[in-house]
Amino acid sequence: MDSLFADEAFDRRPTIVAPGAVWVPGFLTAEAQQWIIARYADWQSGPVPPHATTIAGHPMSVTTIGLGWHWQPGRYDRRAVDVNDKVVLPFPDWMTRLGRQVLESAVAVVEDAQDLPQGTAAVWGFDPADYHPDVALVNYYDEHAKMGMHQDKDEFDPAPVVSLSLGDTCLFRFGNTETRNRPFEDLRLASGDAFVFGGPARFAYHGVRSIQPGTAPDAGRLNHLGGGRINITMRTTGRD
Ligand SMILES: O=C(O)CCC(=O)C(=O)O
Ligand SMILES: [Fe+2]
Repeated sequence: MDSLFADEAFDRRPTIVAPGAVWVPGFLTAEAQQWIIARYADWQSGPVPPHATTIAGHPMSVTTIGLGWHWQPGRYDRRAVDVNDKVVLPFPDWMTRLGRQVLESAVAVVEDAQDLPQGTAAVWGFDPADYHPDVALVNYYDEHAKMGMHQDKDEFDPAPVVSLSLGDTCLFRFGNTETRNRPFEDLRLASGDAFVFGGPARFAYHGVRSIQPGTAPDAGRLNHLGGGRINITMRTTGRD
């Protein structure tokens, strides 16, 4: 029973996980979660299907859809050159607005923090009005999928990454910019949670340790996929 109580008591207040990294639990309403999950069903039907990206000769356990750009390690292309050579879907305007709203929430969290000087959010590059993401990597995790510790470093523009989670909860690890190892923080990203990493955390190692099957709330259940988790990360490639 102890562990059950510990789970229930798990702290889900907005948290500065590391300098530059802000977790905003419950950012998306139930309606917004359902609406974005329905958009995922649209994206799945193409032109480029969800695919497992190959890294160092091995397929990832997640499948990915790129909006705006198609990602492979070390490169972004407009066409899915390693899948079917089709041009990817555009980056949606609504996602830019959503990304800005997440940044506004993150700025408020930083401004509320007692131990941080005024202007910290700006120093971290959290500038909602000037946020222009041009790619979203939309990952689907089945109950067995994971993502090893890595840096998001294929973008030339240091703007923050905004991450949104839908579906089942995952155990997420957010570390440091130097190594894949300690110090790191483990947290549970649940359906509707937002997470921002920019400034001093922009190139921190991070990964997904596990998916917790059957943990999605009703509004976040990925029924048409038989469960699992979707993660969307918006980035600014700095490419043209
Ligand atoms: O699924 C997540 O929460 C993280 C995804 C991620 O790190 C990535 O797509 O680079
Ligand atoms: Fe990442």
